[in-house]
Parts: sequence; C-alpha cells; structure tokens
Amino acid sequence: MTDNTPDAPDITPGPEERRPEQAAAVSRRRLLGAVGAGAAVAGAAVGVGGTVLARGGSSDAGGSGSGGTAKAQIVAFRDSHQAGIATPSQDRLCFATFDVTPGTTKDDLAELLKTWTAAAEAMALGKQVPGDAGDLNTPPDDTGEAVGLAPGNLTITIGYGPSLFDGRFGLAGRRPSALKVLPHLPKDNLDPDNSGGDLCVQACADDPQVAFHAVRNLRRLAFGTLVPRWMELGFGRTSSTTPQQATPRNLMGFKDGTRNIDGTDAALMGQHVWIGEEEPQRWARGGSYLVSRKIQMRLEQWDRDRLGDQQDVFGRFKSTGAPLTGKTEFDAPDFHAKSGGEYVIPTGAHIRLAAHENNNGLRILRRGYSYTDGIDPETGDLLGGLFFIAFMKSPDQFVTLQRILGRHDLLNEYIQHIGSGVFVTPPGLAAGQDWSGQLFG
Ligand SMILES: C=CC1=C(C)c2cc3[nH]c(cc4nc(cc5[nH]c(cc1n2)c(C)c5CCC(=O)O)C(CCC(=O)O)=C4C)c(C)c3C=C
Ligand SMILES: [Fe+2]
Repeated sequence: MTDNTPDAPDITPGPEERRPEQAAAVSRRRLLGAVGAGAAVAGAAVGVGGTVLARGGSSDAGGSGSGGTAKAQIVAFRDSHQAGIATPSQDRLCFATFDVTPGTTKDDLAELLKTWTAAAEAMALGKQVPGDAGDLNTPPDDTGEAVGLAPGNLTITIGYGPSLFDGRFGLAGRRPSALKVLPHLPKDNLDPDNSGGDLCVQACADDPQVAFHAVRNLRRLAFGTLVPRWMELGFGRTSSTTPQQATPRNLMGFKDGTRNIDGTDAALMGQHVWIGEEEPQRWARGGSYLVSRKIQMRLEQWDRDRLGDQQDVFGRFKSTGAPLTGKTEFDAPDFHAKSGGEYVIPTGAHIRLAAHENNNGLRILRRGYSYTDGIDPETGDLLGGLFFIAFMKSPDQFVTLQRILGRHDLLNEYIQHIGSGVFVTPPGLAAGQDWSGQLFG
C-alpha cells in the first residue's frame, strides 16, 4: 500500500483556503497540476502516470471482502463506450445527481469536468484522488475510506440531464435530440426530491464503500460548482448484463434479468442501446440514454399474496424463473399457449406486456438495484423496492414500454414509481480526452 503523493505542485494555502469550498478549489488545481488533463491522464490509464498513486487493495490488503487481486478487479476506464453500461453489473450502486450552483460559469464547469475525469480515472484504477496529502494545512485530497480496499471493479458513469443544455453554459446547440424531460406516465407519483438533476454519477462496485467513496470524492471536488440533488444506494443487482452472470433475484423474490440484453452482444447493443448515426450531435454517438426510476414496492402486501398470484403477476415460476409455459429459466415464453380457454401467461402479466415479441422488437438494457429506505414512520412498514436503471438508444423506448406497463401491468397493485431521471451518458473517452473537451467541443 502506498501513501498519497508527496510532491504535488506547491500551492501555498491562505487560512481562508481551509474553508471547504475553497479548499476543494485548491484540491482541483492540485489535481490538475498533479495528474493533468489530456496526455497525462491517458498515461494514468495505462498505469504510467507517476503521480497517480495506488490505494492498495491486493488480496492481502484486507477490508474488501470481495477477494482477488487489485489487477483482477479493474474495469477499463477508457474505451469506446463508458464503463458501467455493457460491463458486468457489480453488486453495489451509489447513484447521485447534482445541480449546477447559480453563478457558475462555463469555464468553472469545464474545469470541474476535467478534474472529475482525472479523479474518476484514478479511482477506477484503485488509486487515491491524487494531490498533496502531506500538507498539514489543508484537507487531504482523498477522503481516505477506500485506502486498503481492492478496486472492486469500480465503474463511474457520468450523465447529463436535459436542464444542463438550457443555455446557461452555451450548450443549447449541443443538446442530443432525444434528451427531454420524460412526459407524465400512467400512475406516476413522482417526488421532485428523487427526480431530475443537471448531471448524474452512477458508481458501481463490488464493495459498497468503494462505490460511496467515488461519489463522495466527486462531490467534494465539486464544492462551489455543484450541489447534490438526490442520492440512492443500491444493493443486490437486479439484472445480469452478461450471460456469465447468474440471474439475481429482486426484493419480490423473483429472478430478474433473465431476458435482459446481453452486454457482450455488439449487434443487439448497437441496435437498442448505443446512440448511433441517427443522432445529429456527433459527440453523443456511442453514448446512451440512462433512465432512472425509483419504484417503491408494497412489500408487506406482496408478502401476503398467494404464490399462484405472485407467479401470474410476472408470468414466471418463482422457484426456477421459468416462464409459466416452460420448464427452465431460459425457455422462451409461449405467449399463445392457453389452458381452459385462458392464456397460461395472463394478459396482464409483466413479461407479456414488456416482451420484445409483443412490442415491435423494442428492447432496453436493464441495470437496476434493490434499495431500502428503512421503515415508514407512520405505518411501520419496510420501505424498499427497485431502483430501476436502464440504458437505451432513445428514452422513447422506455416511455413506450412504461405507457403499456403503467396501464395494464398486474404488478401495479404492488408498486409505485416515486422518482425519475433521464440523462444522456456520453461515449467513452479516448486517450488524452476528458469529459470537458468531449461535452464542450
Ligand atoms: C419500463 C420498463 C420496465 C419497468 C419499469 C420494469 C419494472 C419492474 N420489473 C420487475 C421485475 C421483472 N421484470 C422482468 C422482465 C422485464 N421487465 C422489463 C421492463 C421493465 N420492468 C422488460 C423489458 C422485461 C423483459 C421481458 C421479456 O422479454 O420477457 C422480469 C422477468 C425476468 C426477466 O426477463 O428479467 C421480472 C421478474 C419489477 C419488480 C419491476 C418494478 C418494481
Ligand atoms: Fe420488469
């Protein structure tokens, strides 16, 4: 395990720089000085950036619980697409959205995005946010709680909400064509405190502390530029994004993700998930749209429901995950099969309504997590559900599906959509590129 860098550029702090916002600005300058944007950042990606120091995290470093070596737990930060979409879904999520503070200029935002790139790249490599940790007169550049932990396959995926392109930062002419606030959808009961945001950060890792550390440190670097809007912690991934992963179960006890898009299937990803040539904004091609929905489950009510009803709601067997017309999990559902004059998979079953066969081939990549908000102080009920995240070529894919599900899904008796967000996630970064140059051109 190594320490933080002792030889960052000398920036002499005045006493006022100990105030958090200004100290963070100093941290940002240091980070740029220490890691640099452009080529220096690219160097860090391949492990030759001399000032980006390892946080530790070999299997004997302790604390991670996820085992394996640091090297084995690194997901490439630079690629044609951002990590955290097609890459295997990790066990934990920390998702946050932010609003730009009034008075922030285009240059402030651009500087922050450069700084975020360098910090995110360092953290994905299992290193600390770089800077001068040895200066007793300023706060350390990294908050420290991930020291000694393995990288945990951390992925940091950034997204921009429709409001970022409203003209404050000269971005109105760069708004991707499909990026609009979602329309009101059937049975929506959305809380503004769980909805929207100028920017979002999705941090996924196999260790919850690694995911939280990533968001916390990006938030810290953004002091004075962004304010957090809402945050969600997720556990128990509710989808598989590669066939190698076993299908997990959601809080209703059902296997979830059986018929998800396979993230390694380039043809399907190109057809349904990645923004392509249809998008006039060239900078967004190779990116995707992220739709988030906080969906509360009426868990106590669900737990009192008969097994037969539960299975009819989804159209699948609870034990095996097989469709009601099949025997094993990956059997194709037969939506035409009838028994006693009735469809075996009921007309209101979730999978019948959501299946691509019944929606003109429409598909999305689901990458959600379970969440809990503890106990309802009024009823004593457990509060929890699905923090639904899905990626798609256009948010219209979600809107089309949800218009159908919101009206006819048998599941509606047990759920309520209470939060919503839509963000464009830009494509991956090439060597030497950063999020600032990519967005502002
Ligand atoms: C608008 C999109 C969807 C929302 C919202 C949604 C909510 C939701 N889903 C489950 C549990 C399951 N969903 C399953 C399948 C499934 N769900 C969607 C879309 C949305 N789900 C799709 C496109 C599919 C695939 C349908 C198919 O092709 O068969 C399943 C079955 C297993 C699987 O294939 O993943 C479960 C279980 C919950 C609990 C929920 C809201 C709380
Ligand atoms: Fe679903």
